Amino acid sequence: MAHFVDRVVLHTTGGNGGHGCVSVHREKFKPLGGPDGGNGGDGGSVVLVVDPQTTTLLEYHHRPHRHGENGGVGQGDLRHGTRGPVLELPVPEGTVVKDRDGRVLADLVEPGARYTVSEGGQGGLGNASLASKKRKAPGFALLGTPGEANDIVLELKSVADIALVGFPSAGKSSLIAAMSAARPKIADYPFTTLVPNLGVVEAGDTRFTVADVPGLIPGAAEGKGLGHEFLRHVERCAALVHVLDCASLESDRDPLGDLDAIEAELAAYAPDKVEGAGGTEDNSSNAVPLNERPRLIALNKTDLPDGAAMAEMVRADLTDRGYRVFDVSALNRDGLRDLGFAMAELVLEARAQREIEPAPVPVTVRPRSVNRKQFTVTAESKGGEPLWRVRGDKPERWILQTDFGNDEAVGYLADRLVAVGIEDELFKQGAKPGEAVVIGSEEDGVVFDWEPTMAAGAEHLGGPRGTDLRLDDHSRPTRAEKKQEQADRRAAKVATRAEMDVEYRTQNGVPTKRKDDGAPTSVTDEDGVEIFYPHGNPDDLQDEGFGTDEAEADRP
Ligand SMILES: Nc1nc2c(ncn2[C@@H]2O[C@H](COP(=O)(O)OP(=O)(O)OP(=O)(O)O)[C@@H](O)[C@H]2O)c(=O)[nH]1
Ligand SMILES: [Mg+2]
Repeated sequence: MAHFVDRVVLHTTGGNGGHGCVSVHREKFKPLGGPDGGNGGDGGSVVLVVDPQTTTLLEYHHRPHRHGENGGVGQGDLRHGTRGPVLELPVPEGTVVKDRDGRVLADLVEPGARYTVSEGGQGGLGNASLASKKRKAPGFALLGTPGEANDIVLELKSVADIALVGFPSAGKSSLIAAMSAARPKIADYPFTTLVPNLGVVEAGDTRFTVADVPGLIPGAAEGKGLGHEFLRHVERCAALVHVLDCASLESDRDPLGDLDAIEAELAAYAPDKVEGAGGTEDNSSNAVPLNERPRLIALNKTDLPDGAAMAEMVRADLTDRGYRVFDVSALNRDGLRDLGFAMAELVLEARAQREIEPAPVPVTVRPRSVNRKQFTVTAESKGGEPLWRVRGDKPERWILQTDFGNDEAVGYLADRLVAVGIEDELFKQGAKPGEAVVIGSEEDGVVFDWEPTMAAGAEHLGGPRGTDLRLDDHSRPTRAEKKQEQADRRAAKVATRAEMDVEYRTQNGVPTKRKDDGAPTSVTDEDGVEIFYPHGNPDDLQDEGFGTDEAEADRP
């Protein structure tokens, strides 16, 4: 059985970018031939393309997960990874792309119109591309970033000039079958039509398309019956034709009541609002509410005696309400010619109107705004501790590109963060070294203990990266100053040695007087400092056994 699917949820992921490569050129007699690691290839994006050959979204109903191809990894000898090919998904004309919250992202009408759903990841640079004057042989490469993952909703909204609306079994399908080459299913039970049918009608020189949608019942706008799903197929039409059943078998129905009920449904139906695309109007669904569009009335089944009588009864009423009314019989093909010309008039009017009004600016099909600031820094707190959150496309991508197992790569990341001004901003907002800085969102942010020394912070602490303020001090001491300094050092040394000596002797019970005479001794140390021992040379004491293990053991 043929299916018609006009709403699917599609999960798409762009291909991952390939990793860059770290490699050093090797050649005989050239021990360090320079970096030659190639770049990773970009991942393939997933793109929707309007294809006139495609009529339903069935394929995506069966296979709702689509992935772009990954980029190839870079290799040595400057071999770059292959770029993942773009995955093109054909969709029917009139496909509306929404996000999970129902916001319209794109409205694809023109054959060939394209919409990028998921961008592929960026390939990482290899170490050859990362080499610079300062960093001649980088020992790291950038990682490829993962492809973008999105959940989107695709909805099909038929593109037709005129829609036929009415209760089930009013004869809408019969009418389109009689007026065009369309051959929809027709039967005398409600909800025969489950999918919108499109037909091309010719009246004089005018050709236009007519949509036959499934029958509406009261409550359709809130989803009763099949109506809710199908009212969106009416949305793009310039004009409507109410098909009223004049020979309904249900006793509680009459054409006037039916008309009121359908009008109420049209009024209750709220079309999509376009957001996220820079506030542009939905570029092809008509901005006029359904119940304010030009409408005609076709009183159907007038071939039956009951039908003719009923048409006679209500015609004046309807004309008074301002409608143009046509008695028709879809079965006998009566009155179809007049109805066809009246429809053509409305279509021509609508087309002329469209020419006067400037064509709506085509929606630029990028969901994200482009002029987002490069990054934002916000102060938060976590468990009482201050926490600084950095958000931004670039810094967040840089995190993904960094191999945290490689110190050089982490250093490169720090350089990039400084270059874009993140450290400055942190200082400006009052962040202190050692506080937590998170780059990214709650779920997948990366936390750092902030060490600004290697960064802009050094400006505040000790000069920018690559300089040392100590080297900038050019004053040199004079000869006299040097002498004084030397003398001070000597005096300090003598004092400490003497102090240590006394301390040693007191603590270790060494006699303060030697057996012989304890004559003061002095030694000259390597600095040329004369050290004075009031109780004799400690080296001699060692010779006599003081301070040795045996001597210690003998002592009481
Ligand atoms: N006598 C007579 N019967 C008609 C006429 N038009 C339609 N019918 C019959 O009415 C029944 C319903 O016709 P459909 O064309 O399927 O009605 P529909 O409005 O498309 O109904 P749904 O698809 O359920 O919304 C069929 O049995 C038709 O043969 C008509 O002009 N005269
Ligand atoms: Mg039908």
